[in-house]
Amino acid sequence: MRVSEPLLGGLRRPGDSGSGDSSAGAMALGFSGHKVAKRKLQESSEEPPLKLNIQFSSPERKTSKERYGPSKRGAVTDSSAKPTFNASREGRAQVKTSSLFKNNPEIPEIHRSSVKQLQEKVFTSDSFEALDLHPHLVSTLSSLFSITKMTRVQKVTIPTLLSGRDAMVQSQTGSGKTLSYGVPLIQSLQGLSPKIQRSDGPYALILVPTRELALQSFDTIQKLLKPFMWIVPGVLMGGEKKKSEKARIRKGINILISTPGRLVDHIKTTKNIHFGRVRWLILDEADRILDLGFEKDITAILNALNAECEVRQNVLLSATLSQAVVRLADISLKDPVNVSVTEEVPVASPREQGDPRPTEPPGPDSYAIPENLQQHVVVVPSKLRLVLLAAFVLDKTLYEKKQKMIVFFPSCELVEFHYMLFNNVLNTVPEAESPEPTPVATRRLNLLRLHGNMDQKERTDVFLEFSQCRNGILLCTDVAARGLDLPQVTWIVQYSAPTSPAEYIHRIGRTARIGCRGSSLLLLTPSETEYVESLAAHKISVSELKMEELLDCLMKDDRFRVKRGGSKESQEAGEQERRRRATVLQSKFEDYVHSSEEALLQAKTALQSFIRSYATYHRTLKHIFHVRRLHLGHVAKSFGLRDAPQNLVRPRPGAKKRGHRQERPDLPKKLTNKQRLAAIMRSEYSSGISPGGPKKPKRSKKSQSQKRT
Ligand SMILES: Nc1ncnc2c1ncn2[C@@H]1O[C@H](COP(=O)(O)OP(=O)(O)OP(=O)(O)O)[C@@H](O)[C@H]1O
Repeated sequence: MRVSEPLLGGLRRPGDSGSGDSSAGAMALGFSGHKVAKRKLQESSEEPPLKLNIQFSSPERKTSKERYGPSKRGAVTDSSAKPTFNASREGRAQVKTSSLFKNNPEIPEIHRSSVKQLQEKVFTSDSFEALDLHPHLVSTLSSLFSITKMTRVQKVTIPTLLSGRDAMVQSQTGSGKTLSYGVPLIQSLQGLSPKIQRSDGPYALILVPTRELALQSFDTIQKLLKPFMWIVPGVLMGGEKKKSEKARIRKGINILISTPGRLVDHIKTTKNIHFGRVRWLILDEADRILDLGFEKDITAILNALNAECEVRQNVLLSATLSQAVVRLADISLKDPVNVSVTEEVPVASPREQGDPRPTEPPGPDSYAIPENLQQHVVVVPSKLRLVLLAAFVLDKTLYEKKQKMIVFFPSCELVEFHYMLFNNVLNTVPEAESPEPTPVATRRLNLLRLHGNMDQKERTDVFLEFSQCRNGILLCTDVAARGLDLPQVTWIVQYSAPTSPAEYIHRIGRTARIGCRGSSLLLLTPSETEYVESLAAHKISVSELKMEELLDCLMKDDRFRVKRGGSKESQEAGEQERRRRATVLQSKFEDYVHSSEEALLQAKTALQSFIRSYATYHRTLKHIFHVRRLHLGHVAKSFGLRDAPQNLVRPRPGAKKRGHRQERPDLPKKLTNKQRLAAIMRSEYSSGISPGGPKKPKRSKKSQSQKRT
């Protein structure tokens, strides 16, 4: 349902859509056939956008009074906008916030040409018994995993690996790649003669990008090894005391699962780690491991392996594996078999069935998407982003039942901020005077968070809790984007666009796994809608949901009803009521953010971090995501701030254009752009220790909080 114009009558012309020429950008990327038509919401006097060329000064230790002037809780501080409700004039509504629905940019209408998504058939009717595996291995699959039939990728990969070949395996998220390498690995190791001894050390190395994935892979391998107790698996992942890891290495680990950084650290500092018997090197999420962030670690690991073992089988797996990445990493594969089940079954997505146009062959960066995954996008002006996100979280996880959601944010600071805010504002019990609180309002959101700045114990606890819970919302960074098999996740929400289509695929791939159903929602601002075309170029098709419809759910919750001074008034039109409730919710957020120095600082830190993250988009996406396009005042609103903070310094007159880099106290000063990006990505997947070198003194909490994840 499209929303009629009058509903949007309060919206004004854009203040933040920037001046970039989107069609020029589209041509530069080679897009064709996609049009973005502008739907003008309403003409109005235009608030000039703040031109940003931001330099960051470190947060000043000022009181909120100094920073924002005397605090008037609930006062309207956006001078360009009048309050939506005027208590004194109308004598009723008490909405304490600046105008949420005014001065917003026009929302473009997205027209897309047909995109034929690639899909794979996941299941086969072939059973594992057909593979001549050890009968105990087959019975373990059935008893511990409840699995008897192979998936397509398993059917092709397992015999390939059993024949001793190297392989590059690409298949969609949640299609069973772990067992594709796990089963042949265990089958081959259990059959070795003489029998493997624990003291022999590693026969196989499995490298994964994150600690949680290391734990998960370890769990799978350990289960597979149940009938073969003489083979010992072990996980090295940082966060744990290195001393105890060294002790385990000394005793012997036959299948070693590790994050690259942690393994490099042991290679450099642990005497007893030897690779003379290694026969398998498995890189799960290989494209992630082989790209920029881990380049140095992988080189160190390959050097150590090559120095001690001559013959080994190499296996690379990912849902987004590309030859280019492998070539870039210069990993030596011996005549590898390319396992890809994707292009075999190109089918139209249901909404495009019947389109007479011919299907283009899949490009090198086109990836299959699970058949039962419904992808959505919503275009929301910056000012409304926070309210919309909150409304959506409430709708799916509080007002509906049996929903489990993951929300991806671009940095740890954003995760922390939203975790704090949602817990304190959305999990409040309705006030006593509320007339008969609705049942939904008395329930609580089960909020969890996961990012790279948390200590390992907490990370593991959260990972396990979210794996096991039936309802919950995980707020996280991309630390949870790769490989994690979290059961029954029904919704994936992306607060902002990921930096690459591959990361988009992995994020949404946390739902609709192994034949299950799931949905995803990507939030874009009006100036970012061209990103939909960028996804389409990779054969990713998203359908649009309307912001107004998503905000409708606020009607279900009386906590956001506007107070009417005791007497009941007749219901205003639904659209007005919806906007009032959204404003009440925003007002609650703003009140909370401005209620303490700590909350205010956290909001400001998150805003700063968001703008930094905006600067990390690849140059091919810079025409869509450029800090100059951000309207700082509007973005500040989505952090519950009534004004743009003062310490986001505008460029000094005459300052060199190219020198305006954000301060990253956690990164060395002298870095090239490439090294800088690599360092930021590294911190995302940090193994918890500084790579290779001796232990550095702990950084202060302040500088740690600047880390991306
Ligand atoms: N043959 C099978 N039949 C049914 N379920 C299976 C089968 N093989 C694996 N699974 C289950 O499917 C789920 C997803 O498997 P897995 O995590 O290996 O997917 P993946 O392809 O590695 O995904 P990603 O690309 O996201 O890492 C797991 O819960 C696993 O136990």
